[in-house]
This record gives sequence, structure tokens and C-alpha cells, in this order.
Amino acid sequence: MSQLEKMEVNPDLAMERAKCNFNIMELTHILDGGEENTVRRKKIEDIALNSGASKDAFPEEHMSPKEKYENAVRKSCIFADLVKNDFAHLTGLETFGINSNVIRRTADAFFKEVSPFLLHMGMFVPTIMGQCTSDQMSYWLPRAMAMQIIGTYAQTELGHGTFIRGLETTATYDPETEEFVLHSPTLSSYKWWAGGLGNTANYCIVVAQLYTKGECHGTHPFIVQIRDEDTHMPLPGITVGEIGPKMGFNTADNGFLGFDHYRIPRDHMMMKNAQVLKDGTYVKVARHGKLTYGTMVFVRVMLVSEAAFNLAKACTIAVRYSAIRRQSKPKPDEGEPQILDYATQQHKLFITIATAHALQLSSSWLWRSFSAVLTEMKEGNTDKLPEFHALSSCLKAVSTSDAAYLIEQCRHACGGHGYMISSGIPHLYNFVSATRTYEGDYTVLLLQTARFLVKAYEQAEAKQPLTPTVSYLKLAFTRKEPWDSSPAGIVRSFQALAAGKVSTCVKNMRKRMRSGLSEVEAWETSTIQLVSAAEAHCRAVISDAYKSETERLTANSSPNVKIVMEQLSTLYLYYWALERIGDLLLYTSISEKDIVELQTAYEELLQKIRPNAVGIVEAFDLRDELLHSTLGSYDGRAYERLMDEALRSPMNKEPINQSYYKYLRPMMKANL
Ligand SMILES: CCCCCCCCCC/C=C\CCCCCCCC(=O)SCCNC(=O)CCNC(=O)[C@H](O)C(C)(C)COP(=O)(O)OP(=O)(O)OC[C@H]1O[C@@H](n2cnc3c(N)ncnc32)[C@H](O)[C@@H]1OP(=O)(O)O
Ligand SMILES: Cc1cc2nc3c(=O)[nH]c(=O)nc-3n(C[C@H](O)[C@H](O)[C@H](O)COP(=O)(O)OP(=O)(O)OC[C@H]3O[C@@H](n4cnc5c(N)ncnc54)[C@H](O)[C@@H]3O)c2cc1C
Repeated sequence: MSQLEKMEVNPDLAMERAKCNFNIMELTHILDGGEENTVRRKKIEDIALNSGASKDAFPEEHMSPKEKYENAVRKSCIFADLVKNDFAHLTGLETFGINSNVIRRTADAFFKEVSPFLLHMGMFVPTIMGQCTSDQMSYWLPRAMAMQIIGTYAQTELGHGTFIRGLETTATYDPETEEFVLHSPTLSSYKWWAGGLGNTANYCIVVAQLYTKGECHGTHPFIVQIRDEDTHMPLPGITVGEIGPKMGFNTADNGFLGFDHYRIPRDHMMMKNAQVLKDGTYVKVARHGKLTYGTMVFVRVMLVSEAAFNLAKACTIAVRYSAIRRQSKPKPDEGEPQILDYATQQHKLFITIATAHALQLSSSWLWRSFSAVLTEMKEGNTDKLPEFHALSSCLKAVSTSDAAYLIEQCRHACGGHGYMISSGIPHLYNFVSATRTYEGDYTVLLLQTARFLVKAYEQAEAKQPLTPTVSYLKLAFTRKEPWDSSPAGIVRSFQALAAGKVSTCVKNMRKRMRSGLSEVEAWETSTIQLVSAAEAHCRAVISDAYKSETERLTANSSPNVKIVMEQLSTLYLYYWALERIGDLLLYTSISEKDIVELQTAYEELLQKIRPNAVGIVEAFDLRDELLHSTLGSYDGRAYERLMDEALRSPMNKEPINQSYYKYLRPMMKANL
């Protein structure tokens, strides 16, 4: 009999819910962006999850890699059907609701890892929307949205991922036949990594060096058919396959792809930003050279919400588990406390909750900025693109890195059981740690932001106007920032700290150049500090956005919800101030006494948040189907669920495994 048939909700969790002193649903509405959104989200989740279609008859963990992939394809088709037929009227899919947070969130109930359609939804469709002319779009978009074709995004090669200008795949225009000839001249030029490429996709966007009239015009995107639309066989001239097991993403059939003088029609070049005319003349349309990188910028923005969502899942699991787990006996005449009562446990977990809020609110703010930039770009104005590139790069880098670190911390907080796949935390970690690398590696993206910061610093030095997110750089030219422990004061200190770090980098680079290094060498020898300066800038941006969004969103909320949100945003500021004490000592007037007071205030805040901790994570409103966790389910029956999962293991299906007769018994008998 299943252990779960025996009892109801764990009493410790029931007690936590009873003592929560704020309106959980009100916080949920705020996090969803309004009550209407919550109602719509719940409708979608009900349609998708009450059908039972997301469930597996056999635990996915015990399937072979091939079975896992096939199961993921099966469920992807069911999910795609739901998206097309059942959700459309609720999400506005005719526009671009397909990437809405709700669809993304609901998909997680279907896939413990990821769908092989992730790249189709996440990059193929957005690239069609961003890089095609309107004629091209009216041909490709309906086919892609209706899932008549399945695509992916093949940019990275075996030899190059970061350095896009170094890609080796060529697309050479042949005016005789009005075709491009795609070719992979070397092993390192083979496309590598594209999700869904291994077995699923029949089309892909290929980024290749464009040659026409004997001249190279750099990398451009092309839509390329790789498999027959009927038989799914790779087409002649195409070599395609799957790259093998990975830390995560094992249901995503990431693939490799090579071309042997493979021909595609001229109009399969995505021509919104640049065109090749029939006679081979190259015409540049875009006003900014990097608009072909647009899909990457879009996905970087998406990844900030991804980081927030995955952190929300991890801390829901870890906080619920910490409420039902009792361990040790610090007071001999009392029982074992809930581990959530330990200050060190609160230190691990509450920053995780606060970061989930910080990233979610910063991500909404970033989306609004993105929409404004896109609107201006539609009118031909690309002035704000450099600032937005710098902003989206650092936010992608820091959010994914923080999320990976804090999810690992949630695993630590769950002790040994957190190491079980069934806890749900390993899948979250494996997924999020990849986001730190793909769509631009952490270091590489922070160095992009640093380039922008250095230029902005030089503008500040020359007393030229600064764009909004870097206007604080003028602090580098004033006296040391006086320490002020109010939230607004801490944000200002983070800005002073970032300004100080950028200034130090510039001064060091100039010194190195004076001592004979070239500009490139001076930059290269300063990159450790430049990465640190860009991280500090990003921390100041997040802190500022989190604080001001909290103020905006709680302006009309009930007093207790306001208190909870303010406590969390203040905790975020205290935590990072304490983490960066060395830097604050350098760039602000903080004293030893201030530091002692800050540490005390931080510890007191943890205690204030403690009674509402379960309520706060439950405001993320994550159904059990989305969490996939034995430790974090709503009923808190972690031990029963762990035992149930253990009993489902194929290793327990026979009392004696055959290896006993084959190996163990002969060995032990021989050793008698
Ligand atoms: C049924 C199933 C349902 C499933 C649910 C669906 C829901 C969907 C949700 C989806 C969520 C996520 C899905 C995503 C999954 C993605 C998987 C991973 C995909 C990939 O990884 S694709 C490959 C990505 N690759 C990269 O990111 C490469 C990183 N490299 C670069 O970006 C660049 O090369 C570079 C590092 C920036 C350097 O470029 P380059 O050498 O060309 O440039 P320079 O350094 O010389 O700089 C020149 C100049 O240009 C500026 N600049 C650079 N980039 C940009 C830009 N993007 N925009 C604007 N400006 C840019 C740079 O700042 C310099 O300016 P300056 O000269 O200083 O003025
Ligand atoms: C799970 C997963 C899915 C992916 N899916 C896709 C996909 O669908 N389509 C696709 O096209 N690609 C995909 N990728 C590839 C991904 O975009 C690249 O791996 C990523 O952009 C990093 O590039 P790289 O592998 O070349 O790393 P490298 O650039 O080789 O990085 C290796 C190290 O070198 C450092 N480094 C590199 N350049 C510099 C520099 N200029 N300065 C300082 N340090 C530097 C990096 O910081 C890093 O520490 C995927 C990757 C993963 C892991």
C-alpha cells in the first residue's frame, strides 16, 4: 500500500499555514502582475494538468535515454496541441503569447527536463519574427506556429560559440541558380549544440558567413530544411545527429550538423536586416550592425524570468521541507526543532526567496524597457540598443549565476534528501547551471557590459550626458559616499561602489597603457576587475529596480503584504551589503560600528520573516505537478513520498538481482 494513503497534511506544515499573517493570494496577484493574470493562469493550468496528460506511467528517471526522449516527444505533441487548441483564446497566441510565462510554467508540469520543442518555441519562432521580411514572415510563421514544421537555432559550432564572427560555416551565393551553397569546410565548423536538432527538427536557422561576388559580409541567418517533410530522412548533403549525454537537457536531443555544398533558395536568407539581390549585390538594410543578434538579446531577457521561476521552485521545495524536517536537540528539555528555526537555515533560504522576487520584478521592469527599445527600433531609432545590450547582458549573466548558486544552496538546505533526483532540486540545478553558459557565457557577457561602462565613464568624465542606467557614474567624481543604512542609502552605496570599481579599472588601464601596453593588452590584463565592476553595476541595477518596483507594487496593497515585500527587499540589500563589505569599506564611509549594526539588523530581519516563510513561498502558487518533488509537495509528506519513490525503483522489483549469481556469489565463495 502506498505510504500516502495513510495520512493528511503534515501537522508542522499545517501549523505554518495557520500562523501566516498576510493574505497569500494578494501576494500571488502581485507576483502574477494582477488578479486577472492569476485567474487566466489558473485556468490554463487546470486545462493542462487536470487532464492527466502530463503524467508518466513509468518514472522518467528509470527510463533509458532513448525512452526518455521518445516520452518527451510524445508529451510535447500533446502539449503543443493544448497550446494551439485549448489555450489560444486565453493567451492571445495569434500574437506572441506562445512564450508567455504561463505557457512556460505549465510546460514544466509535462517535462522534468525540457521539451525537444524548446528551441522551436524559444528561438526558431522568435528569429522568424525578428529577422524575416514581412513576405518571408507570412510564409514561415503560420507553418511554424501551426507546428507543420519544427525548427531549431544552429549558430554554435564545435570550434566557436562565443566568438560569432569566428564561425566557419559558409553560405556562398550562386547567381546562376539564385541559390546559396552551404558548406562546412572543417570539423570545427560543424554546428554543435542546437536543441531538437539531433532527431526532432526538420528545419533550422543556420548562422553562416555570407559570401557574394567573392566578398565575405560576415554572419547572417538562413532558414534551412534539413530533413524530408514526409519521411524525416536527412536530405542529401546534410549530416545530422545527436551529440550524446549531458549534465541536463537530456530530453532536448541537442545535435550536430554538417553541410556538403548544400543548396538553398536565395529567399531562404532571412532578409530583414540585409539582402542579397538576384544578381548577387549585397544590400545592408539595418541601421545597426548587431541587429542580427536580436534573438539572443530577446532570449537573454527571457532567461532572467527563467532564473526567477526556477528559484521560486527551489525555495518552495526547500522551505516546505525545512518546516517539516526536525533535527538535533539544542535545548535538552524540548523536542527537536524544525530546521527552519535555525538562523543558518534562514540565512540559506530567505535570500533565495528574496532573490526570486528581485529577479521577477527586475525581469518585468526589463521587459518594459525592451518593449520601449523595440518600439523605437521599429521607427528606425537604434540609439538605445547599446545601453539595452549592456543591461540585458549583465542581467542574464548575474541572474542565471545567482540562481544556480542559490539552487545549490537549497540542495544543501535539504541535507541528504536534497541529493535525491526525486527532490526535484538536481533537475533544477542542472537546468539553471546551463543557462549561465548558453546564450552567452557569464564572463563574456559581463565583459560586454564592462565595455559599455568604460565608455559611459569616459562620457561622465567629459561631462557629457549619461543614459539612465549609468547616470550614477558621476558619483565616481564626487567625495566618498556617506554610509546610510536605509534601503535608498544602500542602493546609493551600491552605485557608488560600482562607479568606484569602473573608475579603478579605467585608471589601471590607463596606467598600463602608459607603461607600454597596447589598448587591447591593457583591457585584457584588467578583465578580472572589469568583470567585477560589471557585476557591481548589475547588482546596483537589480537593487534599484527591486526597491522601486516593491514601492510601486505595494502602494495600494494591504499593510501586511507591504511589510512582507519590504522585508524581503530590505533583506536582499542587507545580504549583498554584507557580502560586499570589503568593497563598501573602499568606496563608502561605512565604519566598523555600521557593519556590526548591519549584521544585527540582518539577523533580526531573518527572525521577522520566519513566521511567514511558508506563506511567502506558497504565494508563488506552484502546484505539485510543477514542482516534481518528494520533499516540497503541498501536503508535506516527504518521508512517505521518498519511500513511495524508492519502492517504484526497478532495482526493487526482484528480491535478488542477477548480478548476485553472476559476480557477487562467485567472488565471495572464492574468498572463503
Ligand atoms: C511544447 C514545448 C513548450 C516549451 C515551452 C516554450 C517556452 C519557451 C521559453 C524559452 C526560454 C528559453 C529558451 C531558450 C533556450 C535557449 C537554448 C540555448 C540557445 C543558444 O545558446 S544559441 C547561441 C547563443 N550564442 C551566444 O549567445 C554567443 C555569445 N556571443 C555574442 O553574443 C557575441 O559574439 C559577443 C560576445 C557579444 C561578441 O560579438 P562580436 O565579436 O561580434 O562583437 P564585439 O565584441 O566585437 O562588439 C562589437 C560591438 O557590438 C556590440 N554588440 C555585441 N552584441 C550586441 C548585441 N546583441 N546587440 C547590440 N550590440 C551588440 C558590442 O557591445 C560592441 O559595441 P562597441 O563597439 O563597444 O560600441
Ligand atoms: C545546454 C546547452 C544548450 C545549447 N543550445 C544551443 C542552441 O540551441 N543553439 C546554439 O547555437 N548553441 C547552443 N548552445 C551553445 C552555447 O550558446 C555556447 O556553448 C555558449 O554561447 C558558450 O560558448 P562556448 O561553448 O564557445 O564557450 P567558450 O567561449 O569556449 O568558453 C569557454 C571559456 O572561455 C572563456 N572565454 C571565451 N571567450 C572569452 C573572452 N573573450 N574573454 C574572456 N573569457 C573568454 C569563457 O568565459 C569560458 O570560461 C547550447 C549550450 C548548452 C550548454
